[in-house]
Amino acid sequence: MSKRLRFGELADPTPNPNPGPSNGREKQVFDLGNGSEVIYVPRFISRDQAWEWFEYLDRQIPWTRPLIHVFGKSCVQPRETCYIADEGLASMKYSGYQPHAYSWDDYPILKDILNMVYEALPGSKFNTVLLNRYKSGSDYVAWHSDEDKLYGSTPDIASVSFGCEREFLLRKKPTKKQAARGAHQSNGKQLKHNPQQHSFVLRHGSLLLMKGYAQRDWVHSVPKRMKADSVRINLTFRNILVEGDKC
Ligand SMILES: O=C(O)CCC(=O)C(=O)O
Ligand SMILES: [Fe+2]
Repeated sequence: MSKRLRFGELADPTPNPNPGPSNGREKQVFDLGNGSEVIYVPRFISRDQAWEWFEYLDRQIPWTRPLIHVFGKSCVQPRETCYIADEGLASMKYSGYQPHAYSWDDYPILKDILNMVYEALPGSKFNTVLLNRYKSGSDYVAWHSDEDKLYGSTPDIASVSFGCEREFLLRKKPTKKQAARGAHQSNGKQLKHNPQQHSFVLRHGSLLLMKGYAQRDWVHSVPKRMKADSVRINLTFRNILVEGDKC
């Protein structure tokens, strides 16, 4: 079942007191305009199943907190990470860091989660998953987009969340004109024009899909939240294009 929403009608952060049978896997579709879309499935995985998978991922994944390079500086990544990929794909790199690619065979539960994603999103294809572990509210991911030739021009990125609820923000990238205006301000500061911004509270066991031009035209982040006092794990399934996909 799917429901089309305009922005402003935010994804329901509070449980429905009378969830009917059709409420279980309801898809909320948000049109961001100009060919970008977000689909949110708040109750994608049942609560108990999601806690079971959370425990497994928290304990079994070889989490690391790598050194990354941002704006000419090295820093410790403000969250833990791990990367799983099909064999033989082009290497993935971000912020000067090329993660080791572990095998799906070592973590069979990730294949179960991927199969659930395939059921919810018929026709989708993913051959990698980037895992993030936010130990507390001081862990975060800064504004970025996952725009990379590796994924093509309109990639689907499917994000599954476990554990502590955190806010996920989406903000429209400035147009060239807005960026130029910002750059020419006399005090050198970025102009605070009011960009379009949307917020989702990503529930335990939820699925969020970014589609179309969402990486080209939008940035996203999971900001620090000092009140978030427990671990959150997020999986982003992505597809690295291979020869046959490119034509
Ligand atoms: O943790 C999240 O919800 C998002 C993670 C993310 O944007 C990324 O890994 O690129
Ligand atoms: Fe991202």
